[in-house]
Amino acid sequence: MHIFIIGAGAIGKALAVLLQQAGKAVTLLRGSTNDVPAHTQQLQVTLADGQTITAEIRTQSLDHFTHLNGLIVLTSKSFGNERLAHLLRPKTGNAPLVILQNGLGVEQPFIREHFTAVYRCVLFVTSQVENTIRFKPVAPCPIGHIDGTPGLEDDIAALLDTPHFRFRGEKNIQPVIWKKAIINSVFNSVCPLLEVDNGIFHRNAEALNIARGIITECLAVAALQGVTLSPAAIEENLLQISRLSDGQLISTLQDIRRQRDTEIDTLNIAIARIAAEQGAEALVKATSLLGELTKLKSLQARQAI
Ligand SMILES: NC(=O)C1=CN([C@@H]2O[C@H](COP(=O)(O)OP(=O)(O)OC[C@H]3O[C@@H](n4cnc5c(N)ncnc54)[C@H](OP(=O)(O)O)[C@@H]3O)[C@@H](O)[C@H]2O)C=CC1
Ligand SMILES: CC(C)(CO)C(=O)C(=O)O
Repeated sequence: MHIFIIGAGAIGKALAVLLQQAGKAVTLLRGSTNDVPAHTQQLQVTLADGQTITAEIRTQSLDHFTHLNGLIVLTSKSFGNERLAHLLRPKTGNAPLVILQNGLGVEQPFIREHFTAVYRCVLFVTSQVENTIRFKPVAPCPIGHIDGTPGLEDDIAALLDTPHFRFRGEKNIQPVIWKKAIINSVFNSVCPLLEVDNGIFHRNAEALNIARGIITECLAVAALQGVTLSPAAIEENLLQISRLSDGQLISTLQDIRRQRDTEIDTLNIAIARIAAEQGAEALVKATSLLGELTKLKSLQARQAI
């Protein structure tokens, strides 16, 4: 099955290179811009051990296609989802869609547009575009069913799985989505506000204490949604990511520095919204404040305030 990756960023490029190296048929599609003619770009992924993998990746903008027959993999930033769902729906037919993005509720635009099979993947990797694409896996990335045709998670995971970018089917994806959203609510607010790299939580006890406070708040909201998670497991995963991505900057900080929109609306702000809908806004005061400050910092960088 052909794999169409939409979103030629840090994750999309790394995935395209590693899939092609494993002999899979891949096209990288630009979704946020039109009129990019079909061309081949040489991309290089550098792994943690210094090994580099180079591949010639076929790239084109989405508007050149009337029909996408294959697996659709979304690796764009989630704030473009509303527009992309609308643009993609007439082109995708019954093709399954798997969303490789952080955040809560990012699948909603695709459910509203009645995509035939909607799956989500929770990313436990880090990837950063410099001269080369610096890619580090943390753990195999679970893929689970969200809406439409069920039971495809193992097939999708097998199609995407390669030795360096691992995927696995997951029957119960919601707790994993919440776990990662809570971890991101820590990284994507604290690191940009302190202007510091992801390693801060394993290096600094006070920063870890702030993380613990956010985890406790967010877990209370998850519990209201029927999702029960262990605070110790989340803290352990947060520290594992912090150690493995020491020196790397979280996407929200990179986005702020590049004067781009951020995904904070689907993290702290989404959790605060869910709490408010349950009349429980008092549970998430710190999470909400950190989210609002991050949003203001992003607006300030773009000189919008
Ligand atoms: N990088 C990482 O280490 C990790 C990233 N993630 C998540 O993976 C997803 C992809 O992240 P990443 O690859 O880092 O993102 P990038 O910032 O590298 O951008 C990915 C793509 O998003 C699209 N995009 C960017 N700005 C806009 C905009 N204003 N409007 C519409 N589309 C836009 C572009 O797509 P196009 O090429 O189609 O024009 C771009 O290539 C995100 O949800 C992120 O949170 C999760 C874990 C780790
Ligand atoms: C928390 C982290 C680093 C884990 O992969 C991430 O999700 C990101 O860079 O956006």
